[in-house]
Amino acid sequence: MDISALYLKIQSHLDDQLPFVVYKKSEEEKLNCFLQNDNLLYELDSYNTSGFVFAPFDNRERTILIPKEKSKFYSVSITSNNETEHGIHDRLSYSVSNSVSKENYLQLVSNSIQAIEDDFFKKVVVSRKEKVSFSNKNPLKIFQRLIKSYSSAFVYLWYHPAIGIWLGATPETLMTIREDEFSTMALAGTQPYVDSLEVKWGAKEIEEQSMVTDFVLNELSPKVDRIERSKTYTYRAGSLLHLKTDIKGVLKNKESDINDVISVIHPTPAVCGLPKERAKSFILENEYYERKYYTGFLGELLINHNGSTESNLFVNLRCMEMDDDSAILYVGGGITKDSIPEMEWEETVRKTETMKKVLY
Ligand SMILES: C=C(O[C@@H]1C=C(C(=O)O)C=C[C@H]1O)C(=O)O
Repeated sequence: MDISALYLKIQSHLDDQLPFVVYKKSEEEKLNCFLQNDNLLYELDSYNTSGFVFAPFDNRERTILIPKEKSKFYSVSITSNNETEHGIHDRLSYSVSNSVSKENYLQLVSNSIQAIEDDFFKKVVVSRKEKVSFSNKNPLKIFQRLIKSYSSAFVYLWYHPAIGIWLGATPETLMTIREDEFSTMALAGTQPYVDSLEVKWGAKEIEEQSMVTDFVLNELSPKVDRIERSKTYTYRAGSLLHLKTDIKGVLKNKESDINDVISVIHPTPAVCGLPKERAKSFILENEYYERKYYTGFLGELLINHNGSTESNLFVNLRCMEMDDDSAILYVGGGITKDSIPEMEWEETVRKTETMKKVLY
């Protein structure tokens, strides 16, 4: 099947209101797609199932699975010839309204800094949503634009009639497991990309990222042997730069439930805070909205690729929820004792650009 035929299949699945996910991993020149055969909502009850998982930030909410055995799976290479167009030039008129006002966000950041000064936690990641109204948009066209714009991201379009449409281009891997090989990353700290990766990082960013690295190494050590970490380096995600450390090792117990590993690292201090439970309860009580699937995770669970079983899970960042006439963009940032509220606001504004760029 070529890519145009796959897009037609996906479009008719969407028209028929049947669940699906289509996605591209950063290192691959192909699209993978699960088209679910029925319109039921399957909740994940065990990580020993195969399929595509879609998990919320708050693990008391339901985690959705598109089960492999209830769907057709396609993997189609993207060739430069037929990757193009699909009416990509229709311009969308749109308007933005701040669903969480700037004033509220500044207050939330100030309250977070105060809680750090009161020793309630060391770091917390707070966030907000922003609604963008428009007319005439097609989720598949937005997906195609995302693929073209963010070649180094995990780009996806996910749909379930009972939940809605989500799209994203995330720079962050939650974890990859191939047989017993395990890898993850610690990603935090943000500054705009201007024209170079040779940038200076402030003490605030260095500290907030190293908290993530230390947490991941610490939490994983009972479960993973031969842990190795890379040097911390500057990583580009679209028009933003982050600090990143790669971490890998070998699972001590190959048969252990992936859930074991997920429960210790999700949500990481890159999207929640430290200590985890305190930061999480602060977020749930103090943010002015519900994160839903933003800062949750998504991806392939126990899928056979070329003879080996893999799970490839990503943190749901730089994402949006979309309906007929609007999109809701979700953005946040890490707060430490050195945060400056106005700059934290600016950082979220820059992060909204990842999605706004493809809505123009
Ligand atoms: C929370 C987000 O991003 C996270 C927070 C970052 C930061 O605080 O600098 C950087 C990358 C991500 O780990 C987001 O994009 O919404």
